[in-house]
Amino acid sequence: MGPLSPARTLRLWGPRSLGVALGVFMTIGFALQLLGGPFQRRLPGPQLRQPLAPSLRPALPSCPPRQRLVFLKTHKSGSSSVLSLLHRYGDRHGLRFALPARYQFGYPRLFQASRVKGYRPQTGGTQLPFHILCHHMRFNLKEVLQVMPSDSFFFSIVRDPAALARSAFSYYKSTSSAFRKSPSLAAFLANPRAFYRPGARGDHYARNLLWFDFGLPFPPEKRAKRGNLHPPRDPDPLQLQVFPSGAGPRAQTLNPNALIHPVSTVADHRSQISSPASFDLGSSSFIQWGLAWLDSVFDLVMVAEYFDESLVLLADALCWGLDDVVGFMHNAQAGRKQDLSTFSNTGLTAEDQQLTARARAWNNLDWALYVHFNRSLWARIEKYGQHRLQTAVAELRARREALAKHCLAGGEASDPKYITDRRFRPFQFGSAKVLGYILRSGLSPQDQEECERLATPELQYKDKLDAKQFPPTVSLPLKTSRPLSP
Ligand SMILES: Nc1ncnc2c1ncn2[C@@H]1O[C@H](COP(=O)(O)OS(=O)(=O)O)[C@@H](OP(=O)(O)O)[C@H]1O
Repeated sequence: MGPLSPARTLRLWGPRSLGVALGVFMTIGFALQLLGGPFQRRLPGPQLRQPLAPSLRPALPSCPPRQRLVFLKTHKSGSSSVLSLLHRYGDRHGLRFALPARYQFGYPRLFQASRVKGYRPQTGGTQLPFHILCHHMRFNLKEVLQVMPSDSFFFSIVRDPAALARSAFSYYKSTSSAFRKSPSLAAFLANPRAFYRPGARGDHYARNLLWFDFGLPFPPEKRAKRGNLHPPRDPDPLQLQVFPSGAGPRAQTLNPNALIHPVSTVADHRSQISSPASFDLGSSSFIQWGLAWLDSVFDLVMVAEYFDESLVLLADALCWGLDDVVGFMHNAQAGRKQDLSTFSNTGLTAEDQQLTARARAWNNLDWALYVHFNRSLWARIEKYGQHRLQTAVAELRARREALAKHCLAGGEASDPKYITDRRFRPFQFGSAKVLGYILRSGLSPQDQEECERLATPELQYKDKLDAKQFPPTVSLPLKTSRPLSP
């Protein structure tokens, strides 16, 4: 990932693939994204790696911190925890956010620049620039580039589709018609087509939600025999384990070919994609194309299962201090397995293993995305240095623990029923409680301020930033009876 290198440009836009791919994708709407204007990414300045800050004091940067950021906030993937650090960073540094009028940019419709509060396209360059665009949207590059400069740092986050499905099912149980009709996630995944109708209300939450959020197109589904429309191949659970954080590079242990068919020869490729009707949700060329396109746009894609490793890489890429990326987990649902063993098959019941395999197979585009970005993450970690990364991750966790002990009553997240201060009570939605934080009493005013920032949920923080950027205008009464004195 990273700026468009000549090699990448060639790979993406080489005459052969350009001709074939454009022809096909224009027919299915991908061109909407691709024709979004020249996406000229400037090479960032030299990124000297700086040692990460060992304390709350900000590190002295040896490179200029990057402050033009586009974060694609994908759903149910740990994105609120990332949003929290962006809110805090932007707030502390007085940066301008491109904010939605409410909390999302017209989701699930594709992002439109006109949805950004205060966006004025025709002001002859007098409009103050935005620094951070980070609230929920369905990604739409063309329109994003109306708001943010093309050399902004583009990043996002993905999560294992099995964990994401568990989270989405309980959160969107009443929002997605497919989920609503289904008694349980296991029942849904046992026969998803009994419940799922593409295009039905909220059903984008029920299948390939990451792919949807990235704004990638869905090919028309091939009509197939009743009951089982081109089912994605069931992944071999032994090959598709994702190991918990800290266990070393994992990309090699994943076998994407279990779902992404091996890249075909050029001749195969051409014959395969020459007709849109030949696309299906498991088509290798279709998936590869989408992934290559994402690689050309996004500088970093974090992985929820390796959240802390991702944070260290983020801090490094942005030339931020470690303390800029330390924060608490937000939007966690109570009573659900939060431990990372969920992502490995070890310790899972046979039933859980089956559910995991089915969820990954049903969400095959997301699984392909996940495998791809998991692999990129670990390639990046290799470059960064395993040992160096482990040291930084340990430092980050120690800082988080110290902050939790210092800021939080009980040193951890709380059931929302005990959170009486509305500023800290997270929005409750779905069938499980969403956990939040209660601040310890007796904090010094300075610590109180920092701890409040850490504990504030995303909606309240967005409101706070909104009020700061758009202070209510005080209308002074017009005193027309008295002449204005010079
Ligand atoms: N740091 C970190 N690492 C791993 N997982 C994390 C992290 N932070 C949040 N989470 C889990 O992400 C789920 C919430 O995701 P989002 O914040 O993206 O949800 S939302 O779309 O904004 O509603 C939610 O998952 P569930 O608890 O399974 O529902 C959170 O627990």
